[in-house]
Amino acid sequence: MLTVKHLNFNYPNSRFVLKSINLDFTAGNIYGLFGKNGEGKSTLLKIMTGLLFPKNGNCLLEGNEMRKREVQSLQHIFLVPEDFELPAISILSFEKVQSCFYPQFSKEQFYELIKEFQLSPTDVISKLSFGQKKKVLIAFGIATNTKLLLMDEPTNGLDIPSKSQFRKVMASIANENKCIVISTHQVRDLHSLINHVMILDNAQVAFDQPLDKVSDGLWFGKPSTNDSTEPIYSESSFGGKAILPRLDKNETEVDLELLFNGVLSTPGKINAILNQTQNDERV
Ligand SMILES: Nc1ncnc2c1ncn2[C@@H]1O[C@H](COP(=O)(O)OP(=O)(O)OP(=O)(O)O)[C@@H](O)[C@H]1O
Repeated sequence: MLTVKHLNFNYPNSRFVLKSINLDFTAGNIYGLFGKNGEGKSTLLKIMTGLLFPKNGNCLLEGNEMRKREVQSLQHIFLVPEDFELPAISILSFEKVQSCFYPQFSKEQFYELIKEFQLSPTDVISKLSFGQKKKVLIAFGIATNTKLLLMDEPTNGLDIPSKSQFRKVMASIANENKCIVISTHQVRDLHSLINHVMILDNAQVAFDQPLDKVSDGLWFGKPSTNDSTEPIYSESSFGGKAILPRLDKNETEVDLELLFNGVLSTPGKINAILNQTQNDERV
């Protein structure tokens, strides 16, 4: 659906934030885009939405260059940004002004979500808290029913019940025609929601794998004392959790935080093991 090809980007007079980025986002998936602070996640989402232009390379939505900002592309993509300014108008007026840009917008879905988020259509947006404003944008983004929905740190500012409500709502809108990309450094918030992990590190793609491949090839947990398998990565400070090659062990749930730390501390090693597992499966 959306392809990022050989993309390089730098802000004026500064280092490259993104170097040689190649990524493919396809319908039916929920991608988790992870990276440390300042690794370029927001920048990449803005380039994908046509808000920033790459130095070199392309970002294509169904073959159309996002940098051209053509209506036929923009109507299929919605970004819930990390930082935003919203006008001092009611939720109702906001919906009326903005919804016409999105042909698949569902008023019914929007107001259902507004109710679920304990907001009222007559609430004036500028008088809402940051978390409540974020909920308005999340509800609006979902109701646009665009093919591609991008969310930048959507759970920032949400309280604990709202974070689980967010996960529930996102799981309910996922379908085979839609592609969702959620960027965050709070990996725990996406637990049991995403099915594909992308990690940016040192301005490059350090990891890009579907979760089922990760759970096929890797084992997560606290190894038993008689397990002789050498851990790929371990964290002694957190009760000895480790990542091991799965081999003939039972499948475990992917520990996203451990995977993230493992990828950053052993660049290449985890990818090499997953690629080896995939090659073995093909033979
Ligand atoms: N408008 C700008 N002008 C110059 N540099 C910028 C600008 N916006 C971001 N940067 C720099 O680009 C780099 C990437 O920033 P970006 O916001 O994309 O990172 P991020 O991964 O989203 O970070 P975080 O997780 O903290 O939100 C950072 O080093 C940041 O300082």
